[in-house]
Amino acid sequence: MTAGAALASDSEGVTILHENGEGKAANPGRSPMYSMQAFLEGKLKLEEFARSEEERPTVPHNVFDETLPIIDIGALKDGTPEERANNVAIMLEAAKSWGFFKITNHGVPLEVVKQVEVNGKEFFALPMERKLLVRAPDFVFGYTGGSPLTWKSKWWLEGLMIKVTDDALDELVAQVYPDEGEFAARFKKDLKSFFSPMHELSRFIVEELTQALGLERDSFTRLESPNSNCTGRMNHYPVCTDPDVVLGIPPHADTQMLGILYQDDVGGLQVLKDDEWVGIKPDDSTFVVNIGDTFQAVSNGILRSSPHRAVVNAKKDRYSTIYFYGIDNTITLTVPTELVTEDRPLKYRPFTVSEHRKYIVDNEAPLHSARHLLIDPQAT
Ligand SMILES: O=C(O)CCC(=O)C(=O)O
Ligand SMILES: [Fe+2]
Repeated sequence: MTAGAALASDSEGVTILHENGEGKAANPGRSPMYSMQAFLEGKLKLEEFARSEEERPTVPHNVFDETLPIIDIGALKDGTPEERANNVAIMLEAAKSWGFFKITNHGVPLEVVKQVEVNGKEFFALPMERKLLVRAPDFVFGYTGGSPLTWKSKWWLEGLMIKVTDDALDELVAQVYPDEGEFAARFKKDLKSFFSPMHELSRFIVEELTQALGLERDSFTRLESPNSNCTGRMNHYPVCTDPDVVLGIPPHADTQMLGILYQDDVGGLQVLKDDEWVGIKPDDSTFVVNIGDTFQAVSNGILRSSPHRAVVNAKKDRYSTIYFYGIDNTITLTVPTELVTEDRPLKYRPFTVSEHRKYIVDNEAPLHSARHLLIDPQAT
């Protein structure tokens, strides 16, 4: 165990490594230490990030497969009936087979997401003690300098997860930038300009897919509430002198309904498709959309929440910016009866998003994270 640290349990019962109140964390004593933080502070060596032979990246960051379907959101909104039908069909098929697709003509100006990325770079460039002021106590919201140090898996990234409410954003910015200067104001304003259209876009895509499944458009979006963990996430993958043995973020699936991701031009996002790792090419005219575990489960497994990962490289830091769309955390979600047929019996049990999130954290973000929600976890 690392010097100056002790094991403790946080309020959700997740066992994580806590520092002994050192630093000026907002939550000293409750805040875990994270892998990249420990590396940057000289408390963890690069060798300790090394994956086993089977887990090492087989595809480098700059090798891509360009067959991921691209959906024209403009045509979905304003196209002819044929264009609409065509795009809906491609999107539904992609959501079933890949769990991923790209979207173009999505209406969110590139400058909006680029500005969030620029601000994120400034945040990640702050001295560690400043970032630790908003350290995530439970791996949900705040600065996560990697994976919790108690986890076997050491992630080569640092992330900032921001709850999408004005209050949460105000509080986070006030903690990191107490002087309330020009940068703090811009940081908040730019995030708000990003959150609002990304939220609308996520809702629109969820509703189109829901309707394509044969349900009322708002069957799931009406379950949004102040308890929905809609989250903005920024990831920073520092260059690594040994990119062939570490992973930025290991194979995992996302918790919520849907994610919309923008990656810079470096490359590194890879999706597991038909048991092969496939690199997704960066491209400023599109965003990458992926189905999360919640959508997979409430669609009775018709939509796919695909494992994905991020690999790193030795030349250039990489940044990604994501909007995760979630529905209420605490209500019990069940599969709509319309999606249960003789050919497709009920596969998923009732669950809550917060129960699922806790499972993921307690189990160190396992690869098949939605499996515990199956009625018969042995069935695949
Ligand atoms: O950075 C990326 O491309 C992927 C990040 C990711 O999968 C996540 O943050 O959940
Ligand atoms: Fe992810």
